[in-house]
Amino acid sequence: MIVIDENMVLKLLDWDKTFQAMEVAMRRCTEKRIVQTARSKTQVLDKPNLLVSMPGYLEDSTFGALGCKLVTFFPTNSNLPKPLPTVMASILLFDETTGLPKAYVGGFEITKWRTAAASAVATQHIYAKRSKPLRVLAILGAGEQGRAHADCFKHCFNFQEIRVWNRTASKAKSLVDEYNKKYNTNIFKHCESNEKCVRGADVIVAVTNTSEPIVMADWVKAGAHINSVGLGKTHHSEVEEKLYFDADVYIDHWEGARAELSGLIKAGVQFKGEVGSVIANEVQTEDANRVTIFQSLGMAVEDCAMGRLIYDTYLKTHSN
Ligand SMILES: NC(=O)C1=CN([C@@H]2O[C@H](COP(=O)(O)OP(=O)(O)OC[C@H]3O[C@@H](n4cnc5c(N)ncnc54)[C@H](O)[C@@H]3O)[C@@H](O)[C@H]2O)C=CC1
Ligand SMILES: O=C(O)C1=NCCCC1
Repeated sequence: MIVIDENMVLKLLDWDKTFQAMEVAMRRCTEKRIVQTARSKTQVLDKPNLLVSMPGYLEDSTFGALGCKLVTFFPTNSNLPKPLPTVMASILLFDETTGLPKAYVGGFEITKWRTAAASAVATQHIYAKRSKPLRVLAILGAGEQGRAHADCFKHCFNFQEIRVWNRTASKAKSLVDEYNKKYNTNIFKHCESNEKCVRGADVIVAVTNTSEPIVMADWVKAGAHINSVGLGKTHHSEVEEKLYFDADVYIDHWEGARAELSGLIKAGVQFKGEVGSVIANEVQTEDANRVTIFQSLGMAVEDCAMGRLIYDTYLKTHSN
């Protein structure tokens, strides 16, 4: 079995290929050329900490794979004397014919990159391809996902302003200073409040562990697009519930949504469709003033696609 550790994975990752892998995973999901059920969660008793198991099979000549991601979500890690990441992951790939284990692939960087790229794919197909404005991006949350989304959206789009807000202001300020230097620009701006960050933004990314809404309906401008990624008490805690009734809500996959967005479903929110059906041009938001929301849960087949991408790239670059 080949072992591809986090350092190697990071060297092999590439935004364009990650974007492509997410497009394929989402489209194949809608075409039913995948197998994946709602993931299973094992909670550490009396703690919010979870071990999540995500097995999947993706049929595709370029990105297809049989694999399983095991991912921990430990929000208490940020309070450790030496803080550790909240989300850590490992991916195992198996031979489709024999079932033999093929590779262990570090899943920490992959989870960051593929989640940000899934938001970018959703933004492209639900929003940008309708020639909507891409002037101001608002990022709420300056953790690992906030950073990955800042890199990915800088790479994939041409925003004139990228606003960043975080509950602890110093974290957002550090991101802004670091990224303005990294990209030799001044488009990254720190926002003192989530309200200031959201008001007037064309595209909003929410990547926090909050259990209380941080994106209020009245702040969101008509026609804006929201990618809600974070997991708090529920997977739909970041956006004020009433906005779900006045927006077109897209999901990554129905099985996951039925299990993890049951609160929204019970409240009567109807989903417009999977992002894959938008990529296939089967579903679209027609009204330019309607807010759109991508409710990102994360899919096992996204990790299969990434595992295959990294595995193939590793073999090409390490042929000896
Ligand atoms: N949808 C998907 O596919 C995925 C979702 N996630 C979720 O994305 C979220 C962010 O993940 P990471 O960036 O890795 O975590 P992180 O711990 O690095 O960052 C979380 C950020 O949320 C902020 N935050 C925490 N509690 C808050 C509150 N009550 N109000 C406002 N802000 C608060 C923190 O200040 C921190 O900057 C997590 O909830 C994680 O589970 C992670 C991976 C995949
Ligand atoms: O899809 C993932 O990977 C995750 N989703 C939400 C919680 C942490 C990991």
